[in-house]
Amino acid sequence: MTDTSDPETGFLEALGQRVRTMRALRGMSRKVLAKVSGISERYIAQLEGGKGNVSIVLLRRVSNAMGAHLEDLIPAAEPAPDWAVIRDLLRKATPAQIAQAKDALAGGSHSTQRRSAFSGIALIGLRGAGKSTLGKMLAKKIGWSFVELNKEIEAQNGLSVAEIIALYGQEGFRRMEQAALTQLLARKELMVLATGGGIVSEPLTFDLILSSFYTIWVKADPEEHMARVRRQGDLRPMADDRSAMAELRNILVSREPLYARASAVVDTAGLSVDAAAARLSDAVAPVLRSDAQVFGLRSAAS
Ligand SMILES: Nc1ncnc2c1ncn2[C@@H]1O[C@H](COP(=O)(O)OP(=O)(O)OP(=O)(O)O)[C@@H](O)[C@H]1O
Ligand SMILES: O=C(O)C1=C[C@@H](O)[C@@H](O)[C@H](O)C1
Ligand SMILES: [Mg+2]
Repeated sequence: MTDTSDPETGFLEALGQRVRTMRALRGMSRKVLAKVSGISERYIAQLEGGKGNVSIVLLRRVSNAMGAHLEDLIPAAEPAPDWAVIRDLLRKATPAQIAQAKDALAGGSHSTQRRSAFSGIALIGLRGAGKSTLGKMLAKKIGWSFVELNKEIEAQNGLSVAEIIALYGQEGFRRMEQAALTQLLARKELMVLATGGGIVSEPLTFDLILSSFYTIWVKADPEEHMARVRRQGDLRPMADDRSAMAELRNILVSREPLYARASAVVDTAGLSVDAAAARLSDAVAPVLRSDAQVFGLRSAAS
């Protein structure tokens, strides 16, 4: 017997078990799987026995040969029994069907909140975009309260963002971020909300933002983001090293498709603070004039 108390050994054994089960489900012999995947029968036996630390490329060949989804071979916490059916239905669903499914899955209170609670204007974007600077100015102008989500998180937990991340990691911080947002929404008052740059990395939290606020992506050029953040003396998450600019570009490129889900974009590149504030006012004018629902609160699926 191997030592399954070692998590890595246990993982490889569970992976092997999944391959064996999947193969059995498809009625494929090891010989046939070896032939179709182009991987030796001996290696497949090792993999199924939990002995082979298979490369991701080989595992993909195994899953392709069985016509299975690669992710179904990766051991994970037991999903809901109907998970595979739900996932396959979702893959084929229209955006309207996905929206309905999300409402149903989110359950009563969230479902009601999604439809009814318009909470104001949320600003998203990378560090140094101007979310705090411009958000404060906008809130003053339109007479709504200005809320910094990171400050709410700090107040609710009695720790700074840096301390939370050091103590509980990104995952802990994101959990607290979602809890702080949920509490804010429960206040049921209109606000201008400045979010943290990384909020887009947590799908449920970001979806809550998109469905509760008229969301605006405040953006600038990478060089300008860097210059503004440096001027503030805050280099996180743009560490002060030679690769800092490349890191920043990479963060921006990976987040852009998510930031772009906002209802509107305000590009502040090359503008003074006052000119950018005026542009933001223009961008929110439709919301102030009319019922925000008309302008379509977004959702991560739309
Ligand atoms: N056109 C502009 N629009 C907004 N801010 C500008 C502009 N030009 C220069 N700035 C300066 O850039 C900085 C923007 O920082 P701010 O803290 O508002 O960004 P942020 O998006 O809230 O960042 P963070 O994610 O770190 O909280 C401020 O110091 C502001 O004065
Ligand atoms: O842009 C980011 O990745 C982050 C920005 C901060 O506001 C925090 O949300 C956190 O430190 C991560
Ligand atoms: Mg800020």
